[in-house]
Amino acid sequence: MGNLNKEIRDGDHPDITEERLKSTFDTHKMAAQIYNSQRAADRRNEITSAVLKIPELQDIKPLPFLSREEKVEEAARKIGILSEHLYDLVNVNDGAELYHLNNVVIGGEGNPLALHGVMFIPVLQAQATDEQKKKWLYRAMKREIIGTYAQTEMGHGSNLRKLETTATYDKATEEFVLNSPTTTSMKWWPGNLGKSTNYAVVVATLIINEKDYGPHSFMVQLRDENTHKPLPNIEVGDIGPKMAYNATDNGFLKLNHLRIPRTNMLMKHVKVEKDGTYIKPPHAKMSYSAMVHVRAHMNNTMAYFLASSLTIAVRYSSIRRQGHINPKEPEVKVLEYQTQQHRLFPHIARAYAFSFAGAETVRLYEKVKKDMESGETELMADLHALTSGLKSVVTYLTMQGIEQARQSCGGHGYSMASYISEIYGIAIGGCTYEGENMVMLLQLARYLMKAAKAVKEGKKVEGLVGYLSAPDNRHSLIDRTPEKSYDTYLKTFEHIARQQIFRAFDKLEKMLTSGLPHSEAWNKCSVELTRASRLHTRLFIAQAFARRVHDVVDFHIKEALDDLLHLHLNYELLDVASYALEDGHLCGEQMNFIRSELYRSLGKIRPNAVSYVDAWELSDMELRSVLGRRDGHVYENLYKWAQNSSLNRTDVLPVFEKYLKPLMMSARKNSKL
Ligand SMILES: CCCCCCCCCC/C=C\CCCC(=O)SCCNC(=O)CCNC(=O)[C@H](O)C(C)(C)COP(=O)(O)OP(=O)(O)OC[C@H]1O[C@@H](n2cnc3c(N)ncnc32)[C@H](O)[C@@H]1OP(=O)(O)O
Ligand SMILES: Cc1cc2nc3c(=O)[nH]c(=O)nc-3n(C[C@H](O)[C@H](O)[C@H](O)COP(=O)(O)OP(=O)(O)OC[C@H]3O[C@@H](n4cnc5c(N)ncnc54)[C@H](O)[C@@H]3O)c2cc1C
Repeated sequence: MGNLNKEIRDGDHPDITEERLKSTFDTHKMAAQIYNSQRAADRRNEITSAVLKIPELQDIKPLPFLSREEKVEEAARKIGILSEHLYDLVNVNDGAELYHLNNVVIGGEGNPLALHGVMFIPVLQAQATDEQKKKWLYRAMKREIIGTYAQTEMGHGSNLRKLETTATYDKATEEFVLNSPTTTSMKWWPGNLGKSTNYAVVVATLIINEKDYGPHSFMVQLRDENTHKPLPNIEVGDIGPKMAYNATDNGFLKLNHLRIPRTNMLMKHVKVEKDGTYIKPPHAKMSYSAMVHVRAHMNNTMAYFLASSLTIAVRYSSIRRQGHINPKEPEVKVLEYQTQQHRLFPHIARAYAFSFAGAETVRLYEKVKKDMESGETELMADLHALTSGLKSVVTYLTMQGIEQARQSCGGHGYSMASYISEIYGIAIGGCTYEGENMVMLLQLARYLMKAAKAVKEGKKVEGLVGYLSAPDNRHSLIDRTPEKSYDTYLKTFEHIARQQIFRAFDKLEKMLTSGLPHSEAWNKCSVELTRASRLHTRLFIAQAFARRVHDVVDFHIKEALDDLLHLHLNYELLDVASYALEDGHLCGEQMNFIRSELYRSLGKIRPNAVSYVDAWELSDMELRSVLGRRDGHVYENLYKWAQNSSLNRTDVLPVFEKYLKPLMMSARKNSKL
């Protein structure tokens, strides 16, 4: 049968092997839960093994030692080699396999095809007519052309209806004239726009006969397909270094009265006829599909970033010994400290929770995508609400978790050798891209306020907001019933979300009744509204976690997930408990119970801590972290890693002769005077 933890190897650091031997579950079976099937988990490992056999696909040196230009070049080099091996390595129609291949070979800092795969192809799939697909999509899929999604401008990202780039229809020539009239109208941020791509789907405000029809998508060729030089009337370039994600050339684009054929507007759902007649789409927001696509997948990418930093932190905490719990005994692994456990374990639970919530979201997304192909749009509002809330809450909590992981590694966490700072920099971009978090929470709030209104009017609401119509207990039953089901916790989360949604609703209604215009009242209630959205979303995450645990069949996996869920529910409830204390739903005695359950959970998780992170099956190649090495041999490799520093190439740097020596000489001369 072998070891339950599949990462055990001879020669590993004994402290980490000791942890792995304690595992109560099979880590590879757990991987099947995380990646949604045993087959998917197997494929990940097969892909990693195959990649390890191709020497040209290995990093030329640790990425933190590369300059920005080298990072861009290195990612492009690997993309080139990957193209040769792609069909042998992965099923190119499987997004998860492609994503994994990217993470192993290139990592999260980006590559020239990042936006091509994540947005350019999806937007063509969803919004191009069959004829347009023949012209661009199939070429894009074969990588004959490389594209991006150019929407955000220097002056506007959140408010799409105020994009300044115009696409004015010229009936006489049957062309659109694309123009960036101001500095602020320049496209600013699109990934890979700067240097890599030769095509873009540009989102511009459609004008026909001087009437504004709002944002629409247009295919624009940016560069010559052979020379890669920008085409006439196009200025394009890189926006400069960012906090992280620097292998990606986020770019700017200025269009100077550029003419494109009428047929370059993506017209699957919406049309502009030759004579300028506008035929509207079945749903006004169908053109937002590429954003919804990314938002729907972001839970899983965030879960992955969070799990990566926790894998690093937990493994390191199992070999790092410092201080004593019992002064008579040797120094302990820092993982023994309750503070360290409290700092890390709840985030492990969140990574699992985000992955399970992510799987449900992707399922809904796939359904809506299929519906949209036939013009069916009924579930679009539900999906938009769900993805808006999740995108905001999950990115924010991921940011918190990664930072805790970094701090938990002490000084070495701050070194790029941990790689956590890079993961952090990449992940927090998610709080901003695909809709700034507050803006998206307020989108969900619109949906919640509609549901609250319906309930107040005596109507029954269903689906994601069904709990607003369901009976509520005045007092939480946590610690009040003999039965220890998660339902009592979930009911308490429901109560908290419901109370906050109606609190925000009542406040809004009061202001509206007092005569305040809707937009002003909305702004004055917006902090309460975002709170409602967060609580609703955190309820969904907890429910998704509970649903998954409920469905698991394997006893040991179920038991291990059950422990994590228990920790999650108690930790999350403590985090939002003030809402339930305010109206007496929870009392002080119950708070004590929840706290003691939390501490009990930490103890229960402790023996499996390394196995919970190992179950993500993140190879050394993809983690790129000295602290997170699978074998636990951190210290000697930290020293080796530092040898890569270019500052170590010579014992004496030129700055000594140039600046430091004169400084010290002059100081010595002065002290002699
Ligand atoms: C395999 C895949 C792996 C994926 C991996 C991910 C890794 C990512 C790596 C790549 C890195 C970065 C990529 C980043 C790319 C970008 O950032 S692209 C740019 C993204 N930009 C945004 O997200 C802009 C945010 N703003 C908006 O989306 C809209 O402006 C906003 C929705 C905020 C408002 O739109 P309006 O048109 O102004 O609409 P409103 O008046 O507010 O609302 C009117 C009604 O419309 C409903 N609505 C809005 N959007 C949708 C939608 N998408 N679907 C359905 N319904 C929608 C809204 O709820 C309102 O309904 P109501 O009137 O209340 O009933
Ligand atoms: C790493 C990265 C990659 C990106 N990639 C792309 C890409 O490939 N393609 C692309 O088109 N774009 C891309 N973007 C741009 C990104 O989508 C936008 O930056 C994002 O949508 C936020 O818009 P903004 O910059 O206009 O923020 P702003 O709206 O200016 O936000 C500033 C502040 O104003 C607040 N605010 C704004 N509006 C409201 C409101 N209505 N109510 C309350 N508060 C409000 C926000 O909450 C925030 O606090 C990328 C950005 C990053 C960071």
